[in-house]
Formats: sequence, structure tokens, C-alpha cells
Amino acid sequence: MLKISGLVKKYGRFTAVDDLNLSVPEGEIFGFVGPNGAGKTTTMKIICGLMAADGGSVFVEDIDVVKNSRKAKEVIGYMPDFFGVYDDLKVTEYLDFYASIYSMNVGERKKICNDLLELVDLNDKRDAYVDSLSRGMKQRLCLARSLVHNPRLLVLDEPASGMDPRARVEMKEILRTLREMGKTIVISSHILPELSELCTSIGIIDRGKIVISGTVSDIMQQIYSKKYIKIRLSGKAAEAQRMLLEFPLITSTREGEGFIEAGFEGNDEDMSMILKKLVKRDIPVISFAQMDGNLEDVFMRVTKGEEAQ
Ligand SMILES: Nc1ncnc2c1ncn2[C@@H]1O[C@H](COP(=O)(O)OP(=O)(O)OP(=O)(O)O)[C@@H](O)[C@H]1O
Repeated sequence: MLKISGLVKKYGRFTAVDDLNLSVPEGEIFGFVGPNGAGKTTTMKIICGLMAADGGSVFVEDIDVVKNSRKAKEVIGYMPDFFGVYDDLKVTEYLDFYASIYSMNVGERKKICNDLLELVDLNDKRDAYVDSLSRGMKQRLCLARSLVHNPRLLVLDEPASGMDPRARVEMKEILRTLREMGKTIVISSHILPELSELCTSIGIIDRGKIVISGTVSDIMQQIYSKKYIKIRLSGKAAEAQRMLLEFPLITSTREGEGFIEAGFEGNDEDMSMILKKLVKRDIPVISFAQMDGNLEDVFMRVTKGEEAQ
């Protein structure tokens, strides 16, 4: 559905998107995750034909977005990361205005607006002024706006930013419904847990490059092809680290707050032997377990960005 190859975007001498490659099959909810300033918005604007690239190609289905952005816009729905101000417009007027851009007749516009308000659960707010809506409602209205022309690919830039937990859950439910309706969705966030349970696949972007991508389990496997043991301790961390490194099966150690993480190349029996020896030497072990790993850990390992909440 979406194929990006060698994408480059520069702002002056600063390279915001740096030879980025990405492929999103039809029907996926693809999570585009990265710290602030990683290049998500820039990439999304280029996908939607709203910004020119300095190199590379973007295809949506068989449409070359770089050469034919007009045609691409017919199949893409874009939700920006800001809403704007709409004084004196009611919810239905707002949606109708966007529908009118797509040269539909009054009857078609009315039907699509009703269907969309139903979908994003804003039926009871149809006569409210847009500026009086809560942030979560505005975001849902903005999502509805991106759907007026029934696009097959949805590109959503941080659709849940600034929402409270309930509003986030509601947004996720709507996105799942849209997937069931056959839409392919690309959604960005700098908050990983928000995406990991919703998305079918994920790409982590850092400094303009995709550092890792695939299904959540693929990513875990790539990162955790090496095993790690997490040892929580109530003291003697330095001694424990020294001791661990005496075992040839321990390949590395890293000290965190109240724990040590050790790279390990053995089996269950080896693990049990190491634990026994630690305890025998009076290392105060609270827990000792192979790490399951979660996406948050992966994110912290592969990005070096300024911020990763
Ligand atoms: N118009 C611009 N002029 C100059 N630099 C820009 C411009 N737009 C973005 N940048 C820079 O390009 C980099 C990527 O920005 P972008 O907005 O694409 O990142 P992002 O991943 O969406 O970040 P965030 O999560 O903070 O929205 C940042 O360093 C940003 O400061």
C-alpha cells in the first residue's frame, strides 16, 4: 500500500529525513514511533503530498506521490498534529465545508457527514460550535474531516496527543473500526505504549532514519536475539557485577537503579548455576529472571533522541 525508498528531506543544511526506507502492506495499522524531532511529521507530510522531498520516492498503491500528489490526495486522508481555530462554525458546518471540497452534491454530503459523526461518536454535538468542543472531541472531528473523501490510506500525526486516558481509548476503538472497514493506517506518536497494543507493525525512527521496523514480535526478536538476565539486588551491585563477569557465559553487564542487566549466552541450567553462586557469595538477590523485554526497552535501546517518554 505504501512504499518509501531512499527518502531525503533537508531544511537548509539540516537533514531531517535521511535515506528513509519503509514499506506498509495493505490493512496494517503501522505505528511510526520516534522521539521529538525525529522526522515523523516531515515524513508524513511528504507521504501526503503536502511537502516536497529532496530525494527518494513515495508510492501509495501505484501512485507516485512525488510526481502526482493531486492523485495521491484522493486516496490519502491526513490528520495533522494541530487543529487550528474555527470561530463560528458548527460541527456539521465544519464537516460539510470539507466535504464540499470534494465536489459532492448536497445529498451525498449530508449522508457522509451523518455517517462520520456516527463513526466518531459526535452525533449529539452536531450543532455545537467547534471551538466549544473538548480536546478529545476536536481530535475526533479532525479524524472525521480526514475521512470525508473515503480514503484508503489514513496518515494520522499524533492523533491522541493531549488526550486524557478515556479519550485515548475511544480514539483507539475508532481506529480499530476503521481498520475493520479496510483502511490502512499510519499513525505517529512519541509515546510507545500507546501504539504497541494498537498497531500490527511498528517502525522506530531516530534522527531521520528508520532504525528498526517489523511486527512487534519481530522487533523483540531482532533486539533480543541475545538473552538478558535482570537481577534485582538490595546492595553489593559492584561486587555482583565483578562476579558475573567472571562467568564466560555472561557477555556484558549494565547497572540500573536497584538492578543489573546481564547479557547471557547459556541455558536454564546455566542460569540456575549462576544464581546459586551469587547467593552463596552473599549477594542480596531479590529477583533473578530472564527478561521478556517490552517495546519500551527496545525504544530506549535503539533511539538516542532527546526525549522518549
Ligand atoms: N520548517 C522547518 N524548518 C527547519 N527545521 C525544521 C522545520 N520543520 C521541522 N524541522 C526540524 O526537522 C526535524 C524533524 O522535525 P519533525 O517535525 O518532522 O519531527 P517529529 O518527529 O514530527 O517531532 P515531534 O514529535 O516533536 O512532532 C526537527 O529537528 C525539526 O526541528
